[in-house]
Amino acid sequence: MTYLVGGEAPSESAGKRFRKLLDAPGILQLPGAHNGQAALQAKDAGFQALYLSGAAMTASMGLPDLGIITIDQVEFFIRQIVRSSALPLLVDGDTGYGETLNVMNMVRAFEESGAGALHLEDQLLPKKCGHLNDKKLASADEMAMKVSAAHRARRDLVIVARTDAAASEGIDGAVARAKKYIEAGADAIFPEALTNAEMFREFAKRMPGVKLLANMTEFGRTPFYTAKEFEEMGYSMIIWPVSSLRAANKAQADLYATIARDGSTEAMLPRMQTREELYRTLRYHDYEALDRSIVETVLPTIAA
Ligand SMILES: C[C@](O)(C(=O)O)[C@H](CC(=O)O)C(=O)O
Repeated sequence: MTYLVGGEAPSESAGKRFRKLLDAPGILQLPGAHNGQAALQAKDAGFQALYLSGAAMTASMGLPDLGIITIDQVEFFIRQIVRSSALPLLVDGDTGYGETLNVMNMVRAFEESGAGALHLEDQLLPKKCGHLNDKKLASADEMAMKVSAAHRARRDLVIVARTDAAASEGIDGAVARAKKYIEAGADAIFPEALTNAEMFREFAKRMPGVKLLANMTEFGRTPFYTAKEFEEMGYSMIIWPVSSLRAANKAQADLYATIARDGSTEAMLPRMQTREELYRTLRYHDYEALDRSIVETVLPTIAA
């Protein structure tokens, strides 16, 4: 299948498809896909939905995750992932790129680009990775207004409200904010940077009936828990936001070091995706077959 045949694209909106997966039994597993190639590889591994991380997008552009990219740049990532994989995608909306109207503009832009869900956080700019120190928070009311704006702007997009409050306001503060964000129209809550299983359980216990997202980012404050363990703790979604980029970047650094050392890439061959694997992942032959089929339709062979 290729994205070039419009009739083969899913007819149901990405938002509706994302919501169905979220409502299905079991935890929805959302590995980060930082570009179209990663999306295809995740799809081939069997995942039904994906996550687009702000940290991974910016890092792939050689930039820090401080909220300095633009909506247009994010749309470029959303489109390539949706086109290549056709999977419902949860997109990192950071702080919403401004205030109420900017949030609404972002929601429209992301939904029109093919996103199925987004998350919006209660930090102030310059925002930071949720697992770092000294985050500056917006007031709960300011954030609730953004959530309400996102809710008003969306057609089917699923709205996840993230709170970064646990570090500075404790679980009580994070729960109070989360309840306010749900009242304002959020479909789900992302409690960021909880540091142990007790906190995850406590948060879930105090938010009964609310869909919750767990962030299993590496090198952060959350210890490793599996998807199953988060499900048992009461979570409905899990993201591994930056993992694909971290793995790819490490391999890339090794490649450059190898070339600098050997003047050759040969030692890296066992760790490279082969041409055959690349073309298979890209569905290269489907594009060729499509091209041939058009030629055959328009230029039928004329009997001599
Ligand atoms: C989820 C996150 O916002 C992201 O951009 O993917 C980051 C991930 C990270 O920096 O590890 C986060 O703030 O947790």
